[in-house]
Amino acid sequence: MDKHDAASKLLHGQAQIWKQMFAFVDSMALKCAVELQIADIIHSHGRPLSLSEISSNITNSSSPSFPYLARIMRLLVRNNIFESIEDVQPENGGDTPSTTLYGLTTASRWLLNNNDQLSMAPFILMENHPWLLSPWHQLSTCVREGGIAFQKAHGKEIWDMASQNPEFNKIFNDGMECTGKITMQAILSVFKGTYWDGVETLVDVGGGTGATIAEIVKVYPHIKGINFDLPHVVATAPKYDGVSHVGGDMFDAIPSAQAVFMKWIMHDWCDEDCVKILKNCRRAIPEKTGKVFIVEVVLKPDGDGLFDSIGMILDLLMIAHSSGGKERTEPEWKKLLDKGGFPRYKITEIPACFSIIEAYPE
Ligand SMILES: Nc1ncnc2c1ncn2[C@@H]1O[C@H](CSCC[C@H]([NH3+])C(=O)O)[C@@H](O)[C@H]1O
Repeated sequence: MDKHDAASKLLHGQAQIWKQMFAFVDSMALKCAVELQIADIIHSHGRPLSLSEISSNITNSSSPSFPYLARIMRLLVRNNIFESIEDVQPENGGDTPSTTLYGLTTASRWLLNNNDQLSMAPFILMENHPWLLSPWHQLSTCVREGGIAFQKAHGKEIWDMASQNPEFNKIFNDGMECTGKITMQAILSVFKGTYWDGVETLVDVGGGTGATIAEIVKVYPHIKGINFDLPHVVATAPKYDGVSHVGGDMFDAIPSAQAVFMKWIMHDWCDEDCVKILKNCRRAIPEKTGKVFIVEVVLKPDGDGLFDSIGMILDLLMIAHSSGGKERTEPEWKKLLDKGGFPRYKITEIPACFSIIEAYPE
């Protein structure tokens, strides 16, 4: 490598550090777009809008700051969250400056708050809330002394915070609910038709406020859905046709059903706790014909799939937010399932960040 190449590579390394050091700026700009409901404003007009049109539709502000908005939109366009289109007026003969219009991209479609749309907006607000960001500052302390980042940041674990703080409970459950709906659509696009025929009762363990199981029951109304979660969570759950809410502790017992559904539960817990949950799942389902339907990341540390790098991020998220949880590779899943009483399993990829692991008692 000549001197020039070496200097250029070093400069690239420096640029990489600048980028990663300020990666949170991208998150904050995204959060700002969600809070100002910019995607909703553009969507509701059905066409790209100018900055002044966006600005005049911002709620809870009598005079939004145009220059701030312009600079935030400029970064969001660069990040492909919105697109910008130069609107040249032919009648002006090209003499007057064109107006920049801002339109939605395939990314900002996921920011819409409209109930009919699948949205990631509540999840963005949740993950970027100061309550969920502060444990991230504890990573190096966790390496030095072990322990639980969330506890170090808040003096209590995440589920205790949710049970004691209704605002946190709502932010968390709303965040989970939107990912549940998105994932369910992906699941039902693959597990369809006769797949659910034999399943008459299905319990969603740690089902949050019930939106996920409600989506299955809506499409397959022969299924009696049981949404099972901690009492403070089901206490705030809305009514869904065909779904009953049951409050309890999965470490004590899980309501009986023909099959168990679990999304984003096992990654919250260490292997020992997961084995306890799996053993309770076995007790809840028929001994031979039962099944557990696990929706989780199957970690591929060197994978180049669309969501493989997100899996690595979620693994660190579990250090920040959970009480000993982690994402797992297929060999780790196999070992865990075996210990929990599920010697046979099948992994299916779906168009989502997660895979489906069907676990069988025999
Ligand atoms: N001991 C427990 N028993 C039952 N549910 C629990 C327990 N501890 C945590 N949870 C719930 O586990 C869920 C993890 S978050 C995942 C929620 C949902 N399955 C989804 O993917 O959208 C939360 O709703 C917690 O309240």
